[in-house]
Amino acid sequence: MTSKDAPHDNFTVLVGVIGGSGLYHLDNLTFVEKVNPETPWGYPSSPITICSLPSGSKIAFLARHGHHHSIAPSAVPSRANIAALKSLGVRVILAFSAEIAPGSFAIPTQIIDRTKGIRPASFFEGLKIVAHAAFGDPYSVKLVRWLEVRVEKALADEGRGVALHKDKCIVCMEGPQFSTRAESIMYRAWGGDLINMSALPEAKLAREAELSYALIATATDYDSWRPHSEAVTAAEVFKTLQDNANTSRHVAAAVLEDLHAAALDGDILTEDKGSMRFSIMPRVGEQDQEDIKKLAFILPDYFTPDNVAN
Ligand SMILES: CSC[C@H]1O[C@H](OP(=O)(O)O)[C@H](O)[C@@H]1O
Ligand SMILES: Nc1ncnc2[nH]cnc12
Repeated sequence: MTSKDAPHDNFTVLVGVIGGSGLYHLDNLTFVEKVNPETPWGYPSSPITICSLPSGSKIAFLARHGHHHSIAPSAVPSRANIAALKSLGVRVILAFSAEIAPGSFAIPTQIIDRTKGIRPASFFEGLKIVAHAAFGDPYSVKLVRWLEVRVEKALADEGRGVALHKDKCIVCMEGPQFSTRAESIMYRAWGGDLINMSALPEAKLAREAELSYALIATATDYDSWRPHSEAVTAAEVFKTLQDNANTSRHVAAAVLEDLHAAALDGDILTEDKGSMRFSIMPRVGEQDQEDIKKLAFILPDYFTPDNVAN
C-alpha cells in the first residue's frame, strides 16, 4: 500500500516514532507486528514495530541505530527510514534523541548543521529533478507547539522532576567522536543549546516527504564546554540513557493517543502537507520516468509514473 491510498481511519498508522540511543523499543505499548518495507533507498535501520494504543489506534516504532545499536550516526539510512514510515501511511513523526544538560528534556525549534556532507541528505540527490525545500523552521511549528503543552504535562505526571526546555537550538555534528572543547565553546557562542549526531538529515528528509516532524531531545551530558569539568565520554552518556529512555516511553504513551487523533483531524499537518508543491524545479514533461518512479514513493501527489501531476 502506498501512502496515497492508505485509508485515513483509526486503523491507519498515522504516527511514527523514531527512537534514538537507549530507546530501542516501546514495550509499554501492545505489540502488533513487525514490518520491513523495502524502499527505493533500501531497507530502514531496523524492522518497524507496529504497536497498538489502548484505543486500538496503531503507531509505528523505528529504532534509528537498529535494535542493537549497530548503526553509527553517519551511517543511519535516513532516506529509507523516512520513506518506509511514509509508505505505511505515517503523516507525523515524533523523534527522540540523546543530548546535553543531563536528565532534562527539550523540544528544539532550530538546528545548526555541522555534518560533513557524507550523509545522503535529500531524496532528490543523484536525480535529474531538482527541489529546494523550505527549511527556515526545520521542525513543524504547529506540531512543536502542540507537543510542548502535552509533554510538559506528561513529565509533571511522571513525577521524576524532569524539566522541559523550549525553543532551543540543536547542533548536529558528524561524529562519531565527540567535540573538542574548542568546538563545544564555539557552538555555545553560536547559540547552540543542545548537541547530537542524529538530528540531520532526518528532519530535512521528513520535510521533503511532507511529514510533520518534531524532536524530543533527552539530555545526557554537558558536552565539553565547562572549563573545570571532564569532557564528555560515552560512559557519562550511558549513565542517564536508561532513565531518559524510561521517561521517553512514558511521554510517548501519554501523547500518542491524542497525536493520532490530531493527525486524523489534520490540523497539525497543514503546514507540511503541500509544502513541496512549488519546491520542485523542472516542469511537467521534462522529468525522467525512473526518477518519477522513485519520487512517487514519497510524494505520490506530485509524481505518478507515466502521468506526472502538476
Ligand atoms: C551514545 S552517545 C552518541 C549518540 O547518541 C545520540 O544518538 P541519538 O540522537 O540517535 O539518540 C547522538 O546523536 C549520537 O548518535
Ligand atoms: N555531547 C554530545 N555530543 C554529540 N552527541 C551526543 N549525544 C549525546 N551526547 C552528545
